[in-house]
Amino acid sequence: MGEAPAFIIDDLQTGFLNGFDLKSQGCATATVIGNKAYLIGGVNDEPTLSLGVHIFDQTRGELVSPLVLGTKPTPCKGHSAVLLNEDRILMIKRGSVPDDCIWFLEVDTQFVREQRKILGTEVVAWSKGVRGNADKPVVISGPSGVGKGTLISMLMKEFPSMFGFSVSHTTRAPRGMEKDGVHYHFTERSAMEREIEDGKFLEFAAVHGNLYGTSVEAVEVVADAGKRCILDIDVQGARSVKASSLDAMFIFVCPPSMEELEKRLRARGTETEEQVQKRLRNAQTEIEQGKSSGIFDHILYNDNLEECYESLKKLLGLDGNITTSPKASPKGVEFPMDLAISKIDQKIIIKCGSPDLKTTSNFRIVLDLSSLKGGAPGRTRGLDFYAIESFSNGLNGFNQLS
Ligand SMILES: Nc1ncnc2c1ncn2[C@@H]1O[C@H](COP(=O)(O)OP(=O)(O)OP(=O)(O)O)[C@@H](O)[C@H]1O
Ligand SMILES: Nc1nc2c(ncn2[C@@H]2O[C@H](COP(=O)(O)O)[C@@H](O)[C@H]2O)c(=O)[nH]1
Repeated sequence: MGEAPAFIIDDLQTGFLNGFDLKSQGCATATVIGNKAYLIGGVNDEPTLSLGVHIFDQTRGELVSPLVLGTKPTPCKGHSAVLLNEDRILMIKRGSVPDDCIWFLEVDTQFVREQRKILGTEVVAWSKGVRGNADKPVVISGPSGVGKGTLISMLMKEFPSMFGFSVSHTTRAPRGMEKDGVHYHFTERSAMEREIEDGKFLEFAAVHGNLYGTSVEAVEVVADAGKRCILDIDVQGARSVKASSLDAMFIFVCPPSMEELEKRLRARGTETEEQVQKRLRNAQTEIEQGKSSGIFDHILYNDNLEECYESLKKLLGLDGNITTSPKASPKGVEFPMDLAISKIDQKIIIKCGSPDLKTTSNFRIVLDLSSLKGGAPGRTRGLDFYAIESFSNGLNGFNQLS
């Protein structure tokens, strides 16, 4: 907590418009919700182009630095901001490529409210807007040794451009062939506990005597690559994800029998006898919960591996003719520098002129927010933008930016 810099007081006294630049700071904006002004951009000694967040409490006259969750946007040449639905601020980075121009600062979404309660402090969260209708993440759970990893490997091998694996953190020791950063982020318990306290994890759980968790970043990395995220997590983790704002599909994998599960675990040969016994004991409870908790949308029986894999593909809509279309990443088109934004229902109209977009005058970009999904932690998906070539010709001639 601290005193508000003089320029903010000055702006408040002279009255600033929501989402508009603070008059005395070219690169900072203020968006007012109730009695709080959310300041994005350089305040105090911060570099003016950084996108730090501060909250100015108008009734108390105090400036608060909230805990900022999610991956922070990189500095930019300037930005514009507009309030959406009282719970998030849409921020558009100027001079950025389309893949990095739309961000949401969540200030009162369900996720932020929960984190505020858990962490006992003022919280905001960044979530990057991802274009197109990337399918929702897939959570795969099931007892140890049932074949989750095997099925996921098959999927990633057959559809490498479609799926990305959420690399979990764990405090267990690596197995022979496991690589840090690929199979898991292997970590010390104290370091992981600290990061959990800092709100870096979407979910975490103690599983078979070790700590496992999915960091927000692990899910974001996959979304940023334009891929569908796969999470291999236990039932406790699935329950936490279900309760979070991550809109996911939940699949539980069952063994044909406990005898077969034991056979597979032993044949894998990666655990000591004591660990095998522990995992088998836990499997009983996990299977009961998997079948009856209501968490899972689908249950798959992994008896014959090929058959189970075909069923998994069917659930994921991959049984027909698949056209894998990796997301086109527009090159050379920068989001323009001269932005003015307005909001009409779920459409944001961005007035701009960019030499890269051929028509330099009367140019508008429409940002359609009607099919937004997800949000912090993770990414906000379902963004669509269109260029309106010429306003004078009426609102025809929509071109999807590519
Ligand atoms: N349908 C199947 N029939 C026979 N063996 C299988 C089948 N599916 C997987 N396996 C084998 O069972 C063993 C365990 O599989 P896997 O490691 O994929 O399990 P998992 O569910 O990922 O386990 P964990 O949760 O411990 O990571 C592996 O040796 C794998 O080759
Ligand atoms: N709740 C979470 N569970 C996880 C995560 N990553 C893996 N797991 C589960 O742990 C067990 C054991 O895995 P192993 O690699 O030691 O055999 C298995 O059921 C996984 O699904 C996580 O991030 N969160």
